[in-house]
Amino acid sequence: PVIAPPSTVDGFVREFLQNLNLERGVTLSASNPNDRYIALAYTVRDYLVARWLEDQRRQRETQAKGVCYLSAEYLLGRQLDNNLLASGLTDIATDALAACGIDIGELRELEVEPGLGNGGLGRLAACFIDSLATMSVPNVGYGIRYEYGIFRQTFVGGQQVEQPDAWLSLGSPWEFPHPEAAQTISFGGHTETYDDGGVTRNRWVPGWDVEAVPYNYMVPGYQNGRVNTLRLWSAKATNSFDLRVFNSGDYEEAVRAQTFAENISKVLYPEDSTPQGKELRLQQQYFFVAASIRDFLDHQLLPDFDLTKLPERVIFQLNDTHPVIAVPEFMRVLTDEKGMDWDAAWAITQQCFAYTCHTLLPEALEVWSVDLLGRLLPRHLEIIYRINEEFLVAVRERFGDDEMRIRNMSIISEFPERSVRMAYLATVAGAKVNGVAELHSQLLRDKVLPDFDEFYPGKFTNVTNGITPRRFVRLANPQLSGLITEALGGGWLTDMERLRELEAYAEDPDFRAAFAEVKAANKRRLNDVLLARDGFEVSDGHMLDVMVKRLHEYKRQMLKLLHIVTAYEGIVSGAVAASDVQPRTFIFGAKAAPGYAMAKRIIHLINAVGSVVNDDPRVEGRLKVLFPPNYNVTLAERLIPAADLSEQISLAGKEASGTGNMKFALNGALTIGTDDGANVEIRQLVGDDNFFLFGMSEPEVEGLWARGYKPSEFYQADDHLRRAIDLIASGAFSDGDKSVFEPIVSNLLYDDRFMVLADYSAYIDAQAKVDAAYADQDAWTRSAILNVARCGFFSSDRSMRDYIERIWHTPPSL
Ligand SMILES: CCc1ccc([C@H](C)CC(=O)N[C@@H]2O[C@H](CO)[C@@H](O)[C@H](O)[C@H]2O)cc1
Repeated sequence: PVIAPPSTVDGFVREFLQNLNLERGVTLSASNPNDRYIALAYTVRDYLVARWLEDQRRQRETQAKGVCYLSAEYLLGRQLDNNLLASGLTDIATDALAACGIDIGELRELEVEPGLGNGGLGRLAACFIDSLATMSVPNVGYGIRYEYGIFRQTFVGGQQVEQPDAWLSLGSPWEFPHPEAAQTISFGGHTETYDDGGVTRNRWVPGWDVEAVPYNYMVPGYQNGRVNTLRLWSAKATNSFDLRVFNSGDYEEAVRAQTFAENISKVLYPEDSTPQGKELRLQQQYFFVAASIRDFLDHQLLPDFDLTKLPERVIFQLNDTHPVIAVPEFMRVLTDEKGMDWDAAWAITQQCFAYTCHTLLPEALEVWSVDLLGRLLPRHLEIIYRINEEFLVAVRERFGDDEMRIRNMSIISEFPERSVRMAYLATVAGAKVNGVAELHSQLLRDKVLPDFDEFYPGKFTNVTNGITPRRFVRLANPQLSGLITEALGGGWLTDMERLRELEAYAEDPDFRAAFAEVKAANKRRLNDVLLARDGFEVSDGHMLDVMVKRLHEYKRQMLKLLHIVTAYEGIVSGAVAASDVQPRTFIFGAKAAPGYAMAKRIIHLINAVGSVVNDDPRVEGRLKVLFPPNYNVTLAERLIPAADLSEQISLAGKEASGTGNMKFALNGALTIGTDDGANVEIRQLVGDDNFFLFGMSEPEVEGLWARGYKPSEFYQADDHLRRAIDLIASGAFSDGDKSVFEPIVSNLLYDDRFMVLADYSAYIDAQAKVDAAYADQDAWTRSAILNVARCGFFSSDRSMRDYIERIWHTPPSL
């Protein structure tokens, strides 16, 4: 068995210096910061590898049922601190490096976070695998090792400019490449039938293929000695170099196959709502699911495993529709390759897959044209056709010849072009379909997939999202964690319901004072971070009003901006004395998909308003707008613990869940929000007195829409709204040039799909309540403590327990 190095300062020093010398080939004195960071990472790895190998041996031996989590995105964040925390080595490492004259803090800042995701869906996957490891549930996370992650956002003239994210350029010490375990993944070609001893069988004759090389990452459980695996696939050309063509002098042609192949895992698609339907995206999806299924069947199962027992051995969780091509791939392998008959294979498939939907926006539901699918994956299209055929026979048996319903439920849609509706395929194949918050799951059943809910009683369920408290409380907010442990003792980090015990402390003035001091300290820390990172200063005595999430019109960053412009207009018009305004700093963090023009324009306007408000002496520093670029996991870990107010203001019925809302509440920020997504469950748990609710509910939104929504009527009727919009339209934030933000103004007045104007006055009223509440700091702190105390439910450990109970049936294997 592999022996871990001694968990002592000396042991750590010895291991570190050894890695510096042997792995980096340098002495301590000659080493540069990157050498020292890489050596530190290798050293932490060395302590975890023993547990990892033991776990793999145990899982292979016990063959316990496990979860294969298929996700096109994992927004992991930095690894060093989490691996130190999980292995309980933080203090030892800090002291060991100090003994070598090294400040671990400096090395920590060198780590480039793997941005292998866009936003909520990707981060949720990362929280989930952390919880599965901490709960000792057998799990492999499968995904793509993009060479370039989510773009780096810079601002030029206040406008978003994307830079490639070369996160691997300085090496990636946390990965274990395994080229020897590469899988060959095929594409294109055609299908044919052949006679196999009197049985007509189908087979795929591919046109070309690539190698899928696995890179393993450790997913350590929190101080439980367990380490699960995240396996990310990287594309490599089968024959990367054609010497014959090269010798013929056509050098470019000689390497064309290589570049073509490696494009597959080159870059993450930066969209998080509107699929572009690009062929490369479908190649990415098939590439990683085909490699993952083969890897599971070839390497996780014992050689003579009885495939009919697969449902007792594995559940493949589909993280949205992006991996759903796994269903026809699984059917192809079981029938074409393993010789299983269709019905037996389909019965197994329907037990081995489950689907989580993460959106409510119709435009975010993926559809692939049969043309593209038929060209890239001809055998899979055949299999999808047969799945749909048999499905519609069953629908017809159940509902009779209701052609409308048949057309509505068919996996194949005829308009605008013949396409495969991936959400329908996932729903037909999945044992279970879940939404990610109670309201979302209800809307899925009532509005998005009602026919399927009726046809498949019991298939639809809910699992409300969660976040890992290890990263977003313990690591992001060590002072708050210290305070909680002082009050409750240890153990709460893996049993978050215990936070309830903090309710009593909300009544204790000393605890309130300590809690308020923690928030103040986190604000000072944020100030240091933003000063060094972006040259921003966080003013003392300001309420920190924070809105961080992807830029999307349904999330309504425009509503937040109208609040800021209203407050500013009030001061500069003289209607409000600056001295009467509660000092606030508004902090934004948001990336826009590069192809999403309106989102990029809103980013431009936020920066434009910020530069005018921040420099206007009439404001007397009472209002400040900060928009640090390149919002990511690392910045979130610094921002969220410092926040007073969490902005969760999407139009009701649009945000599936949200997870930032949970992180803010668990870090003692109060929420101003609509009854949307998981906000509803946060409000139910923390209580109406500790949540600033405003705006229309989902049924009210539907009602207004049905009656015909005329945004300009709200503009006419509300003086403050009109003055704010007129100020933007006047060019006040664009050096008098009205044209720059005209598209935003006209969109608000004549379209406003997400009803910003309709919810404006309720929002402004709620913000006035926020100002009034914030004036009583002690009461505010009491409310903040109650938010922490009552939000243990939003631990991703609880989400995992719900998935295990309602969908997976994969108990922890201790
Ligand atoms: C194909 C383009 C594309 C890419 C990503 C997506 C994701 C599903 C978008 C996403 O991240 N959704 C968010 O998922 C979170 C985790 O469940 C939820 O908390 C958010 O409400 C939801 O917007 C949709 C469409």
